Amino acid sequence: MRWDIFCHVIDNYGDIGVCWRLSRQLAAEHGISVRLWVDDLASLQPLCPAVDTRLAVQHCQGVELRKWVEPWPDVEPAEVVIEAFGCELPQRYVEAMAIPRPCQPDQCSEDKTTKRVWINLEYLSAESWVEGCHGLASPHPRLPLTKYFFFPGFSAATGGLLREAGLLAQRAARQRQPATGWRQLGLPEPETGQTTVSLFCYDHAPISALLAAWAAASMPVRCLLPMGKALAQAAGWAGKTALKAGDRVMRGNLTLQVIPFLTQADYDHLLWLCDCNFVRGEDSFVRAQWAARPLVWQIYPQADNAHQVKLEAFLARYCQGLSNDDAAAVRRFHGCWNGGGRLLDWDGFWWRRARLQAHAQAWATQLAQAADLASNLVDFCMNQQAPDQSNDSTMQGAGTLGQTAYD
Ligand SMILES: Cc1cn([C@H]2C[C@H](O)[C@@H](COP(=O)(O)OP(=O)(O)O[C@H]3O[C@@H](C)[C@H](O)[C@@H](O)[C@H]3O)O2)c(=O)[nH]c1=O
Repeated sequence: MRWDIFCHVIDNYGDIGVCWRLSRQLAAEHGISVRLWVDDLASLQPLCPAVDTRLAVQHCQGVELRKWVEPWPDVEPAEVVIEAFGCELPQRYVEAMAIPRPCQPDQCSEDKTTKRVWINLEYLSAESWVEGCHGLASPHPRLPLTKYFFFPGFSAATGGLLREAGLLAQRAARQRQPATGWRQLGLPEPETGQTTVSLFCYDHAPISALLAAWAAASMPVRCLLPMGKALAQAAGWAGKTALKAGDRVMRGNLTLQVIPFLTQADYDHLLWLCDCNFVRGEDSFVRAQWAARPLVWQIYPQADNAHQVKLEAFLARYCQGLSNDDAAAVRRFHGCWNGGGRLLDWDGFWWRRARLQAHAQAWATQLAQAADLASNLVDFCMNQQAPDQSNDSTMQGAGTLGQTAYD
């Protein structure tokens, strides 16, 4: 089985972060031959330093990496085509997708051709409307093609979350042996009584206010800050012109340690080891949930404050099971961190750490009851390809979106 995944990098690392993780998992766990087409290989390199940005074709961790170039070359489309986050596929590729493929013995339909499956992998949202839209079909206005909308999400009625097989067991093992983990990351173990936090955020976050709150905290805090845009504000707060990996700043009860940008795997390990993780966007946000440690999410900002609704939808799910008081503290802290304008009350948040920790653990366990996104995606695509299913029958349950998706 061959799949093509297309990734147009809008900004930052989330688009490629999700595509790269999904590609690797499909190859490693589902035996799929994946070609990942990326229009900006440089954005992948920090996550996977083995990537050579000069190469048009290369193989990395079981995935065939391709530069998405224009003009688009002649390429035989794969059986399954994923456009990530609504990126527009090359027109010539779409035309080629419409040409019937000779069938495999087990996939033959009556006309001796098999269908290509075209998926638009959407952004993650905890909002309830996602359940109604997951799996919707949209027929192409001109070509004999149908595009399906696949929504990641937090309930069984959605496409689920990316989670590799054995992830929770690996995490639990590492958390039982933290000393080994810290050594492998090249970082010292925390001192007794010190809270270690990782801080990955956008540069518009109130970073100075957070660092000041930690400096004035009642208990020592070690903040591990990976190289990135947040450094400028942190340097300004520390009274320095710049900060680089390896730099350490001590103020009051805060030790601020700048660390390199880690590979995706090492970043996971960091999240598993920290007591609390500040994460952003989509992929680090999901990984922090699998880390089963308290998290603070900075949501990716959208026009008209649409992100506030998404943030609220997540908090409504996440806070279930917390006491009213703890839930209010979690909401307050997220509100401030996401531009709510009030003071960041770290002590008021963190004295609850034992309960927040137990909750994070229970949340991860609960989420892991659902099937993971890659498995759901494989099942979905196999169903669309099954010879006894016409488009009509597959669309009955899901409904159609009409042709607006191509506008
Ligand atoms: C800090 C760090 C992150 N990472 C990885 C983890 C993730 O795969 C990736 C970061 O991606 P995210 O957490 O999603 O945050 P992000 O903000 O980088 O990404 C995005 O957010 C989306 C919602 C937007 O739509 C995207 O356009 C994009 O902005 O970087 C490392 O591999 N090493 C590191 O040291």
